[in-house]
Amino acid sequence: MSDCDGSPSTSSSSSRRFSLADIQSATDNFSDDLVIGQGGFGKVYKGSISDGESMTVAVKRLNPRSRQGAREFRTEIEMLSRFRYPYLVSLIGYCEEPDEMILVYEYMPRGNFADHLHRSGKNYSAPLPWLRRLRICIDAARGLDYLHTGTSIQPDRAIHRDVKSSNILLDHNWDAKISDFGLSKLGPEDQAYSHVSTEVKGTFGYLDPEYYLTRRLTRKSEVYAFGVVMLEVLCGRPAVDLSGDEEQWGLAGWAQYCIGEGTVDEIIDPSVKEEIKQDCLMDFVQIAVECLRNIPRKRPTMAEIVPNRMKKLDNRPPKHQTPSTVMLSLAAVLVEGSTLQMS
Ligand SMILES: Nc1ncnc2c1ncn2[C@@H]1O[C@H](COP(=O)(O)OP(=O)(O)OP(=O)(O)O)[C@@H](O)[C@H]1O
Repeated sequence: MSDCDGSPSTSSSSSRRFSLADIQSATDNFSDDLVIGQGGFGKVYKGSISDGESMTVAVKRLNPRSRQGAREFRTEIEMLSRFRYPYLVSLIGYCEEPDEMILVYEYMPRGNFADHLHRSGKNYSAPLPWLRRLRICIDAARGLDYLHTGTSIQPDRAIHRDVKSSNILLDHNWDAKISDFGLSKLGPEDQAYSHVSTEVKGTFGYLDPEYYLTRRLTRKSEVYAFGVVMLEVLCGRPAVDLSGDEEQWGLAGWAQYCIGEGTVDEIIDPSVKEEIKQDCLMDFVQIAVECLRNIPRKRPTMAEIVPNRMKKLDNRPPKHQTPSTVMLSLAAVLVEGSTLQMS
């Protein structure tokens, strides 16, 4: 498990192997009443395991007949056993039997960020205030920075490959963690420019156009996806929305066009518009636009975004000291720029 003040563990033995009977007992034999989510590879259940004391968990049951699902199952175990950090969801264990592939995670009671931004799902109750949105962005940015940069103790680096608001989960205190590492890849070594050539994976609306065209995957593709999440936060709209006018289908293209035309005021989510100070808005939009630049090299790294840029946005100390103390800077920008006072 992650240790907020110590070093993230890299031991794969820290994930427990469960029997199918354990999981059946934890989920009331996969009761439909306990379903809390549905992903591309199966249902997610709320469950309860006991290891001395009882613990609430999320149980993802993958379709065993899917070859892609089997690959994602192994990648998820490998990555989450290696990368343990307060801003990444923790893997508690797994169950592997001839016809079962099941992952057991820490339970994130407020569900995914997308549902709160786009007013859907059981966890949604009211529009999220601006400062809360900013803090969630910063937590997610910290998680990505750790993944991209590693630490002196945990030097491995990785690319998540499916950054999106529905892969940012929220705990009881609204602290955010990145989830869903089934597509992620280790490496490349160099933070900014190295690439791996790969089959294009990810989710429409978040895909870096350059990666889509060239299949050269760098961390800058992830920075692009993070920029799309920032636009979702600002506009309260999904990355792809086919229900409206054609020019608004893709959020990244539409929002950038409006920003370029100087009509950013018209695209802000009305439920937070009054809460955003002008300085904060300018900083936030500037970071998003830089993340979305066409040329990957011109985009900042996550390490540059978090410490230097978002500092003003949130003055909470990080839960873990990352190699880039830079992170602290990103946080300061936001608090100054927000009118909201939150504990
Ligand atoms: N650890 C967790 N705690 C609480 N809810 C979770 C947890 N993991 C997943 N969920 C819920 O289940 C939903 C589905 O998760 P899952 O990772 O399977 O799919 P997804 O990322 O939404 O879809 P896909 O894998 O197809 O991209 C999430 O959006 C979230 O609402």
